Amino acid sequence: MNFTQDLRLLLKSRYPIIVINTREEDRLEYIIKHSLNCSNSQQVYSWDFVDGYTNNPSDNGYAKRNPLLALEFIENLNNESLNLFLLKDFDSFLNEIVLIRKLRNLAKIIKTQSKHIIIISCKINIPFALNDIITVIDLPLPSLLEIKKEIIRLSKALNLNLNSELVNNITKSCQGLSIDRIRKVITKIIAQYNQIDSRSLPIIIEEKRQIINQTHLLEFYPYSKVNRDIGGLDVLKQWLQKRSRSFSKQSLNYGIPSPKGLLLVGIQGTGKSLTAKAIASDWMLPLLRLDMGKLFGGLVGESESKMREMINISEGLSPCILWIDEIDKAFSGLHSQGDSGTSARVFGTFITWLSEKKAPVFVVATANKIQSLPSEMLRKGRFDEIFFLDLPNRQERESIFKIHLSKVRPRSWQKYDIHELSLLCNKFSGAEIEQAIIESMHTAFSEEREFSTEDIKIAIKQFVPLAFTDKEQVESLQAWAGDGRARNASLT
Ligand SMILES: Nc1ncnc2c1ncn2[C@@H]1O[C@H](COP(=O)(O)OP(=O)(O)OP(=O)(O)O)[C@@H](O)[C@H]1O
Repeated sequence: MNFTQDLRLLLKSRYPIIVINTREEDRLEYIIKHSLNCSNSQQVYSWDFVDGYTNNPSDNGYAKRNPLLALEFIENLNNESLNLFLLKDFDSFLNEIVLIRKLRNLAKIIKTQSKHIIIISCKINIPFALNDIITVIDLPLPSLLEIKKEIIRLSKALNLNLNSELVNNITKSCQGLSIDRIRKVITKIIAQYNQIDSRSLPIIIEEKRQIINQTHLLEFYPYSKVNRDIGGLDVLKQWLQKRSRSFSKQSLNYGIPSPKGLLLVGIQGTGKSLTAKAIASDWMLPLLRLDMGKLFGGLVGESESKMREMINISEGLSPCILWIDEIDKAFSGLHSQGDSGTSARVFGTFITWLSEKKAPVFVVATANKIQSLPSEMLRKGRFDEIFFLDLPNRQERESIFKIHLSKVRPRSWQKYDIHELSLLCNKFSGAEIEQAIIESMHTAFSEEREFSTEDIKIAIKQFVPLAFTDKEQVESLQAWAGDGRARNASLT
């Protein structure tokens, strides 16, 4: 069901108070007035804290700076027809006892009348006493069709002649932005170039990157073709290769459901993050990195809004890859957190979204400590597959050496004795192999000469890998995976 269908159903089922989670007040008002066919028989009243009611000359300014009076207006209105009351800024007062009581009383009355209160809010923090009478839904970011209509409307208003290819490209790059932001960025482009052409695309993408990064929750990496070679992990790579076109139109027409995502569990430095970035690059999709720690930081109640915002942005940008780094850190000790159940609720929202999402958002979650992950997350149906990334075997180490040496010495990497080096660094992770190469380069550079196999051998000998310093943790992960709870990412 889409947003308007959802809303219509709630109104038809006589839900008295609905909170709509969005920052786009104007767009929501437009959608409500137009797609709900609000004719004369369906009156939409709009209230905000500063101007009071604004829609009707006879009520203009009524209940200005007085949320209680705004509710009394709803109670006293005698009107047989369907009435919707859009209340802006109202979420800031939801914790006041007088308003909680008034809303509870009013909910009973308006249930039997054709009145509905719609609270527009971008921070969901519903007091416990109102949970049973309030329903929260989200206004998704504009669809491609809505964006395209807006681009065409703007270009007509600005007297610009855009060909259809440019309209499509601009539309695609605006995906994930609100209508308001789209207007702002187009105005900025016009101010700079006096027209819209292919130079506009990087400006839009940069604007999008900044806006998403401002959430302090998500980081946006637009699609770019970067060579991200992964050494070893052949089973995982084959699995991914098979699904590389699963977000294409052809795959959809074939009837294949979009893949949900992967959980990558493994020892530090074994290529989990590298894999997330490589998927985005190979599948030619943008990448969003979610900072789970930030989700739970900040004020009480914020994490719920943030989780909804994260879902809204990633669905608005889809198809995309959502990389959730160190998911174990965010949800560890979930049931013992003394935050009156917020973490558990946010976790519930996340898990439900993961299992039921229809939008093509491919989630790549990474974790180092499987013991701290809630068991609900490991259940079938959450992720398509759980892979375990172990320390690389000898052959894998050889290909990791090859990847990193050919990166720094593209013409002469063959002169290094990769076979011997790979034998020497048993129990090294990919990151540690890379580190040993860098260390040997530093040594040789400081002595003003080229680095050699011998330098790398010395660096390896001096290096104490994590497999020794954190032996217990590494072995317990290996034992967990050995029990068949995850698929090995490497050929054994
Ligand atoms: N299999 C591999 N092939 C090539 N390079 C690798 C591999 N594994 C690790 N590396 C190198 O090590 C770097 C760090 O690895 P990465 O960040 O992907 O590890 P991780 O498993 O995500 O570690 P952490 O759990 O600490 O986040 C990579 O950017 C890459 O340069």
